[in-house]
Amino acid sequence: MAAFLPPDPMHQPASPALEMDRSQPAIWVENLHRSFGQLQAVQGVSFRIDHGKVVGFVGANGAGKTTTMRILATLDYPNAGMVKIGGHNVVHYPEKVRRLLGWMPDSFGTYEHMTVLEYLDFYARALGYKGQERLQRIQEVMDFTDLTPLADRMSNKMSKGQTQRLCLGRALLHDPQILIMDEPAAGLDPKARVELKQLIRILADEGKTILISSHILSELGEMCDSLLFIDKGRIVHHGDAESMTRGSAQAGETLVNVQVFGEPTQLVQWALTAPMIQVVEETKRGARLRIESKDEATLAGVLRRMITDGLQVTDYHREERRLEDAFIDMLGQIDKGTFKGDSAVHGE
Ligand SMILES: Nc1ncnc2c1ncn2[C@@H]1O[C@H](COP(=O)(O)OP(=O)(O)OP(=O)(O)O)[C@@H](O)[C@H]1O
Repeated sequence: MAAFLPPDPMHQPASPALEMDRSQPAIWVENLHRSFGQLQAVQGVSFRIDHGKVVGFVGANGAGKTTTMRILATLDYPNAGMVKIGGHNVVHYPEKVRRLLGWMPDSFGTYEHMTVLEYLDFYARALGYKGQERLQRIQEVMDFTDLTPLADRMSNKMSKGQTQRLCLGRALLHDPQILIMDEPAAGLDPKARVELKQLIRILADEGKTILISSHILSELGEMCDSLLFIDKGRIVHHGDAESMTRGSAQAGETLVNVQVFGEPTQLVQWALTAPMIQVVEETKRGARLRIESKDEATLAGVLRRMITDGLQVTDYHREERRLEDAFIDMLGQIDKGTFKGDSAVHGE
C-alpha cells in the first residue's frame, strides 16, 4: 500500500470550507477506469455523494475499493474517467483536493522514536500550521481522538485501536470536510470498533462527508446513509441499507429464526424435507429458515407442524434479511446474470 503523501509544506492553511464548491457533489466519480497491466481493477465506476452524507463502500477482496479510494485521495492516477472532490478535479488540482480531504489508509506506518505528540506535530508542520494555531490544532485532534493521555507514548508502541485513532487524528489535522477511510475498523476489537464508530458519528454530525470501506456490513448499515456495492471493478448497487434488506419481503419470502431445545440438526433435517422451506444457516441453537410465503396463516402453520412433528421449539421469530445475506445473494445473481442493476448507480 502506498504511503501518505503529505500536502505541500509551503501551502498556508486556509479555511477548507472556503475552497469547497457546494454547487457540485462532495464526491463525484464518473466512468473511472484503472488497470494494472492486463488487470482491469476499476472498470467504469460512477457515483456521486452529496455533502454531509456518510457512504459505505462494500465489496469482496480485490473488488476495487482501495484502488478507487486511492485515486480519490490523489495517490494514484486513473487511466480514464473523472473524479472531483469538492468540485475540484483530482488530477488537475491535487493540492486543492488535499486541502479538503482527510485520508485514512488501510495500513499506515508510525515512526520509531517519535511520540504521539511529535508525530502529530510533524504532520501539522507539514500542513503549514505555525505557532499557537499549530498547538491548538494538535490539542483539538488529541482531545477528539482521546490521545491526550498518550501524548508521550512512542507512536510505534501502541495498540491497534490507539494506532487507528492516531491515524484518524492525523487525517483530521487540517479539519477536512471530506474523509475517505479505507477499512478503518479492520483488526480492531469490539470495544475499539464501538469507539471508532462513535468518532465517525460525531464527524458525521458535524456535517462532514465520509466514504468508508469495511467488511463488517452490519456496522456500515447502522452508520451510513447509503451503501455503494462494488464487484469486479464495477458499481453494482447504490442504495440505503433498508432497501437491501427489504428485498426478501418483496420477493414474498419470510426469514424466520427458530431455536429448539435439543440438537439443532433435528430441526435442519426436518426443514430439509418440509415444503416451501429452505435452510439459510444452522445456528448454535437452531436455524435460520426461509419460508416461501409472507402469509401469517402459513407462518403459523409451519410452527404448528414443527411442534406436532416433535420439535421442541423455544423461539420462533421473523427476522429482517441481514446485509451480509443481501450482499451474497446479490453477488450470486450477478454471477448468474440475473441481477437487475440499481437506477441510483449512475447518479441521482
Ligand atoms: N499496484 C497494483 N499492481 C497490480 N495490481 C494491483 C495493484 N493494486 C491493486 N491491484 C489489483 O487490483 C485489484 C483491486 O484491488 P483493490 O486493492 O482495489 O481491492 P479491494 O476491493 O480494496 O480489496 P481488499 O478488500 O482486499 O482490500 C486486485 O485484483 C488487486 O490485486
